[in-house]
Amino acid sequence: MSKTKVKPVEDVNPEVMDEVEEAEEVEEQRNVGEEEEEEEEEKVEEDVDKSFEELGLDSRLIRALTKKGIEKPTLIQQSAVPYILEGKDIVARAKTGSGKTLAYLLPLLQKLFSADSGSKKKLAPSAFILVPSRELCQQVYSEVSSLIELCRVQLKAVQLTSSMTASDMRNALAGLPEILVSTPACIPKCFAAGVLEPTAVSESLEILVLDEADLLLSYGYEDNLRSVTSIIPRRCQCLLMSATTSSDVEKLKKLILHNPIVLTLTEDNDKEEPVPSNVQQFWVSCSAQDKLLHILALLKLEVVQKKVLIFINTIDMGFKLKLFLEKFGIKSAILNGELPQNSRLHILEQFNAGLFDYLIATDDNSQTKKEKEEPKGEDNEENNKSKKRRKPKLDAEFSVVRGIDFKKVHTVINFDMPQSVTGYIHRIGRTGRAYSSGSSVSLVSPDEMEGFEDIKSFLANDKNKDSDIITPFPLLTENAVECLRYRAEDVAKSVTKISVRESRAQDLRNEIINSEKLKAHFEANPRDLDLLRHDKPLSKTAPAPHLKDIPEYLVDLKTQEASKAVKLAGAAMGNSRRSGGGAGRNNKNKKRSRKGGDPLKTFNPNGSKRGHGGGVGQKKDSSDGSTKQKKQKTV
Ligand SMILES: Nc1ncnc2c1ncn2[C@@H]1O[C@H](COP(=O)(O)OP(=O)(O)OP(=O)(O)O)[C@@H](O)[C@H]1O
Repeated sequence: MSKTKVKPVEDVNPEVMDEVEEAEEVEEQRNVGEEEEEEEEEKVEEDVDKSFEELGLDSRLIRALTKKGIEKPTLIQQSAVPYILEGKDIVARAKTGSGKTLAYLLPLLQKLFSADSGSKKKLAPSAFILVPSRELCQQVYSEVSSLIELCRVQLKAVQLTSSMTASDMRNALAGLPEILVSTPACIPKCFAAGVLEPTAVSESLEILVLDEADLLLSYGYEDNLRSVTSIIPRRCQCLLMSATTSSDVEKLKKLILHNPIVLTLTEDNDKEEPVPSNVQQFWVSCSAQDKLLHILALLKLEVVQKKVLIFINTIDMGFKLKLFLEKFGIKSAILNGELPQNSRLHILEQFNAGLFDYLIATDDNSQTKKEKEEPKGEDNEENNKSKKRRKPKLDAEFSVVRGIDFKKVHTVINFDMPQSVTGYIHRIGRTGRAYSSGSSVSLVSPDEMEGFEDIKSFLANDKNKDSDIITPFPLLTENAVECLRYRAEDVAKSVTKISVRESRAQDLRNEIINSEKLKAHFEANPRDLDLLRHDKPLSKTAPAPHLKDIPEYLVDLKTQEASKAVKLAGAAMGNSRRSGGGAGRNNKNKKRSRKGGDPLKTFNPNGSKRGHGGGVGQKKDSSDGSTKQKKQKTV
């Protein structure tokens, strides 16, 4: 058992030093008698099966959840909500997509509902929710706001981001909101600008949430967090939510928490699987040059379910891929840290709303920085000239993989392999969220094999030591891929570095214009957002008609069969917009598809029409660890 200590304040912004010194007295009071504090560690068991009512939640919240179509708490919610309602400090470690946001938001709101409204008016928010990226800030803010609206309570939430001016921040805080959602960098900025008073925060703050805690320090927020923690009163309840365990989480735990209860979500008693078991993981071995060919085969032959999120490691690669796919009539949009914030949020909204099926994304700026180190190519001189012209400013608070809740992503494709195991886990976590299922396909070149082996051995556990968790993708035959080779290589040659660079610059210009010109208009007319499409073609020339459709004679029978099965399953699950069918029809079909419609589970690569138990994914269904999966599928 470890002891909880509060670390001394070190690098605090000098402009707020006076206030911080005052507040240090509060901090000292916080430390009194804490030497002997111990944390409790608790594993979240699978067999807990409580309803939201049984967790002690307010009926207004339960009604709001029902309106959102959420009927049953996830495991982490079942476990965390009662402790948070009791007022305990919590460290909640649960895999990505397990519903951690509601696990803290529901009790947090309930506590604010019942806070004594007769007490003197607070000069600072009662709850701070600190998150590592702007996208996440927006997401959490939307979730809180929609819950407040659905519950019809008199609470106000605001979000602050570092790009806001002092007067924007002042305006946002003017209505004395109870809840503040922001990145940690905003708080010292508010102190320095006199928008928030540290003493008022010390007096008012009741709950502090650090979401995606494992990222907060690695994103460089340590100093910001120290200046916040120095003024947190002892009575303030602190909640630390994280998908992975890391030394950073431990550091934050020691810096901020008091006598915490550590909740660890595992699927059975002794193992911790970081990737949800409802995500089937596949890989395809191919050379780096053949990646375009393979992704074309996956998407064009429709052997993966939509919607698809495709990860690449550099922004240029994203544009190359978009231009390449475009030539085959496959529309996609690009998301990266170079785009203005409004555009990024809008792209996410449109993808979540199902306006397009393919989104190409870089995960965060640590990956895209690599671009600077890329070897110089043919048009080297041109390259250097244009670098002077175009210095894309990457947003330090951009992150796609971490915490962002992509809706109904069925497949994640790693076009480029991530640089770390954690990167892999978080990318894969964009599918299979809460009670849904999904799959991932990683394209692995010989250069990436070592990293891939590291990922596999990390994911392997005692039970799966001898069997691979990431298995070869079964629905794509070599023949099917080879049939597309000639076309793919021909088109790939036409996507030159110059065309990539021009498209990237053009896209950025367009998005900046969209973002600035339309900001005010969209605030007044939110519905018009739908008119601004992000999946428009980049290329000036229209795709050649013969590349749009792959003639049937080119595709072997097995792949045709796999493709049909994937499409049928997609339509039955309501994944395909083209399948038409109203909600009623989709609902009827849902049950059927759950039983055996997933072709990745039933398709037999050896040729028989239906695999009876021998298909990929079957093992997972029948293993001991599947109790949760079965339970989830019946919800
Ligand atoms: N009890 C529930 N039943 C069904 N869906 C839920 C439930 N709780 C949350 N969800 C949905 O599951 C999705 C994932 O939730 P959330 O974003 O909170 O996951 P997370 O654990 O925070 O993941 P990450 O670590 O990636 O941030 C969201 O779309 C959310 O609305």
